[in-house]
Amino acid sequence: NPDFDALVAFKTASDTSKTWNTNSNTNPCSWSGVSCIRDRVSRLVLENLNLEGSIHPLTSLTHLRVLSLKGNRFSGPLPDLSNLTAVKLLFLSNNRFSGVFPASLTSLSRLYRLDLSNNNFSGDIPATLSHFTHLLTLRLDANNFSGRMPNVNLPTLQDFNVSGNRLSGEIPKALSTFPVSSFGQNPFLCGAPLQKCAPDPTKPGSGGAIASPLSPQSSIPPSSTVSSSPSSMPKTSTPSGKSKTDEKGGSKISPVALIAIIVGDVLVLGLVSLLLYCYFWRNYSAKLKEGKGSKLFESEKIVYSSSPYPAQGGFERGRMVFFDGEKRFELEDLLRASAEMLGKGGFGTAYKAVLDDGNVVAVKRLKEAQITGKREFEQHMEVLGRLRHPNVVSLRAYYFAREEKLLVYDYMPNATLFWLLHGNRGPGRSPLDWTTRLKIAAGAARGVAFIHSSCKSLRLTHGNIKSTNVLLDNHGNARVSDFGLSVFAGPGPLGGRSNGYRAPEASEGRKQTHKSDVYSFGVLLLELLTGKCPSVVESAGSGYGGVVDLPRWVQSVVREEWTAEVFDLELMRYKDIEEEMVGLLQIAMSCTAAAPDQRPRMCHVVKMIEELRGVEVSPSHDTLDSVSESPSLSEDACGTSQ
Ligand SMILES: Nc1ncnc2c1ncn2[C@@H]1O[C@H](COP(=O)(O)OP(=O)(O)OP(=O)(O)O)[C@@H](O)[C@H]1O
Repeated sequence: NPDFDALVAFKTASDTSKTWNTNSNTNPCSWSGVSCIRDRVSRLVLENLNLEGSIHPLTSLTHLRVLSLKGNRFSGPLPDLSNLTAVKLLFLSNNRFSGVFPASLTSLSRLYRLDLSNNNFSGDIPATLSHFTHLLTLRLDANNFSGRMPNVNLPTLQDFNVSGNRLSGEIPKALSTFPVSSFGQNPFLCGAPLQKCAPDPTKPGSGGAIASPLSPQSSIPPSSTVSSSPSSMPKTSTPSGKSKTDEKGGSKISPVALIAIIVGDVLVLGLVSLLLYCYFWRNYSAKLKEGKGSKLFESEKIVYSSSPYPAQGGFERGRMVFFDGEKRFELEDLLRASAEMLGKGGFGTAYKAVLDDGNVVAVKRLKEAQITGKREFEQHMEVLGRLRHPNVVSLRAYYFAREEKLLVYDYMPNATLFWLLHGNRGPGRSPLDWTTRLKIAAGAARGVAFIHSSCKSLRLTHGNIKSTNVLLDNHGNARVSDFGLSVFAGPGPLGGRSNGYRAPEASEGRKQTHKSDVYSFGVLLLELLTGKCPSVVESAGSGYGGVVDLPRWVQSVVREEWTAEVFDLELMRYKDIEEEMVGLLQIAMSCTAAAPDQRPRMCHVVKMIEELRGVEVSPSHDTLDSVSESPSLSEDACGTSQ
């Protein structure tokens, strides 16, 4: 195995103080800090181990995806790393590397985090940085880079720092949106966000020089030292952890200030917990009063002795229509069935009904829906009722009468994504593990993409993507429900019910589009990643004025602090997932782009999620319910509704 030979050579040369725990094991895949996929080294995290010398033996690890050698004593120029084409995270900070910016790095087109901070690199920062089309993080701070900042266009960049170098000239416009701390301690750098550049004497009519070396820089805060290591999530800073940036003149926090910060943090945390507690308790007790049950309140299981469905006397007799051609039960059977309230949504109440023959269905009673006419309703149902896909909850039948409209769906026994993420938080809860989250994300994406690709002439949308509408079937596969009902939504309370997921352009009453679905799906991904609920109402004065704007919050945290801060604390216990989490975060952020045409199409979202891990999250065909569940919908089916 070529990787093993390389690792042995690397260890022999660099671990002279024998600090790297390899347990004298002959298989390097079991060494501390080494992860392998099918016997090829995929991850090497060897931090603060006093390793030294050159990293040349690692240049042949062609399957490496994560390389972190932060906090060692490696020195000299970086070797040619162009063979490491699979590398996505590269952390080489706090070493003694020197030489110019390694040209070979720019061929690593998959990189999305590059940290070379706190080394002795020198020379220009090359314009070829623009080759990093996926870059989220670029840390070059605390080196000796000089010359002008190149005008690089890195649209995905979230975390950027070149402070503590010897750069000069004007900061390019594309980078001027980063904070002052990204550029501090470069005495000859000027332009936004730093102070204005003095006029250029070489230009006619101007009288000064480019940024004056005497210009006061004291107002510029020192670069913030941010942990970017995969093994240090979430970020913590210890008072004793003196960084090179400190040594180069950065400010130190006094013990009093540190205590004040900690006390402040604890107070804010306490206040937030109290507010959340009050909010959930108020909702809980309100629901108790109103007698509305849901999966969150198992104790409220209501079995109706009298049916919740329409009484027959005095009603116009309607029609129960099944889509698969076979009449399975009549309204009378539904009336006889014992019904358990599942929850109340924007259109009305949903029930679980157990029929006499043991069949279980979910019945949605459309009370609040704005239905203009029977014909339109029936035509629309004909389209929705033909959608069959392993990641979509099948609509089996509908009942239409003037006073009553019912939709009959397959019953999904394994809770909603909302419940899995937010239900039962606290002691005794089993967290939703990362692989399951990824599998749910991939499944739900496939479901939405299927809806978008069905019946192209109608440009069918889901219209109400959110975590209560992602259900798990009896094999644990994610299925999207409630699709296509937004056409019945009026401007009233229904419009406000899922605000946290709603695309900015699809506000009150505006038509839903494929792109607004993509936005909502992006918010759902952020919910999966952060564990935060987008539709929780924030207290007054929070700055959000209503529901949490999850995309805005994530963007601000990723920019100001560090990506690791946004992830659900429940995910911190899982090893080796950071790369996938950051990958999913990137997808979520592109889905929630403010401009609709910058958002990807749903079929691309599916592809990107599947590529994060590969086969494991792809659909397993042995889990499909039946052959009838294979994706299907002909264009003829839409024809009927036009
Ligand atoms: N097919 C189903 N199988 C099992 N449970 C379901 C099914 N459909 C809905 N539910 C449950 O019923 C609850 C209420 O669903 P409903 O669709 O009426 O409202 P909602 O999803 O909360 O809001 P909205 O009306 O905006 O979609 C859901 O939270 C879910 O727990």
